[in-house]
Amino acid sequence: MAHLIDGKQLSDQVLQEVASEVELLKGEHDIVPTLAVVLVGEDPASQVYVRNKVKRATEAGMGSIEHRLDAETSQATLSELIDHLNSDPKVHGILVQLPLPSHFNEDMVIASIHPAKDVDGFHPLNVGALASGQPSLVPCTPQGCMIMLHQVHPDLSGKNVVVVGRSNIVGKPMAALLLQANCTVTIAHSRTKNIESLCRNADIVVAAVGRAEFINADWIKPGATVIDVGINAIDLDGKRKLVGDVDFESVARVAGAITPVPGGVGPMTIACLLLNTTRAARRQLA
Ligand SMILES: Nc1nc(=O)c2c([nH]1)NC[C@@H]1CN(c3ccc(C(=O)N[C@@H](CCC(=O)O)C(=O)O)cc3)C=[N+]21
Repeated sequence: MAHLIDGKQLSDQVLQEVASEVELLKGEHDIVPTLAVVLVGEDPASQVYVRNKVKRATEAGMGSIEHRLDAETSQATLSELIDHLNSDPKVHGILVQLPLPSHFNEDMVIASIHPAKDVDGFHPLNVGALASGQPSLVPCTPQGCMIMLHQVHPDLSGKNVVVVGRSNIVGKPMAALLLQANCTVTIAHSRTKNIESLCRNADIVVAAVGRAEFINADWIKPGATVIDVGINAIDLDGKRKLVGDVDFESVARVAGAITPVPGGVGPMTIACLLLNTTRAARRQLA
C-alpha cells in the first residue's frame, strides 16, 4: 500500500503557522489580516467551499467578509463591489469564487482585482510573475500540491513529472512551480498521444483533469507519487460521494505515495489561501 499524504494534518500545520503570523501582524502592526470572499449565485458546492474558507479564517484569527450576490447580478455591479474592496484598507485579500455565471466575463473580473490583493494568484500580473520566476501571490492549489510533494521528495530536482490537465488555475501554474523546483515537466491533456504510457514513465503524476476516477493503476509506475487534485461528486447507491481524478483503490496498490480525496489537496488549498492572505497583508504594510 502506498504511503498516504495526509492533507488534513498538513493543512493544520500550515494553518498554525498562519495563526502565528496573524498574531504578529496584530501585535506589531495592529492589523487583522482580512479576506473578502465574493460568491455569485447559489451553486451548493461553492457554498460549501466558501463556508469552509470563512470557518478556517476565523480559526486562524483572521477577519473574513462574505459577499453573496444573486446569480442575475450584472458585471457592472460586481465591478463596483470589487472596486470598493480594492480600495478598502481593511481588506487584504479578495477571492471571487469561480466559475461565475455564464454572462460574466471571467477574465475581466479577475483583471479588475488589485494584484496585491489577488490571493488566488490569477491576475495576469501575478501569472506573469510566476512564469518569469518572480512569484508573488501563487495560486493556492498548486502551492498546496508543492507542500505535499516536498513531504515525500525534499529534493524534487530532476524528477520526471507529468501534470495531467492544462487549466489556468491548476495545470499551468503547477507546471511553473515544478519547473522552478528543477523538475522535468510534461503537461498532458485531452489531445495528448499515448497519455497512459507517458504517465507510466513519470516519477510523479499530478492529476487535474476534472474527470472522476479517470486515472487507474495501469497509468502509474510502481512506487511513483500521485497527487490527486480532482474533487468530483458522484452518485454511489443513491448517496453523494466525493472522489478524485484518480481511481484511489487501484492506484494506491502500485503508487509509492498518494493523496486522498477528500482530505488531500482540498484542505491544503484553503490553508494556502489563508497563507496568501497573510502574505498580502504584510506586503500592504509597506
Ligand atoms: N476563485 C476561486 N478560488 C478557488 O480556490 C476555488 C474556486 N474559485 N472555485 C472552486 C474551487 C474548488 N475549491 C476547493 C477548495 C477546498 C476544497 C476542500 O477543502 N474539499 C474538502 C471536502 C469538502 C466537501 O466535503 O465538499 C476535501 O477535499 O477534503 C474543495 C474545493 C476551491 N476553488
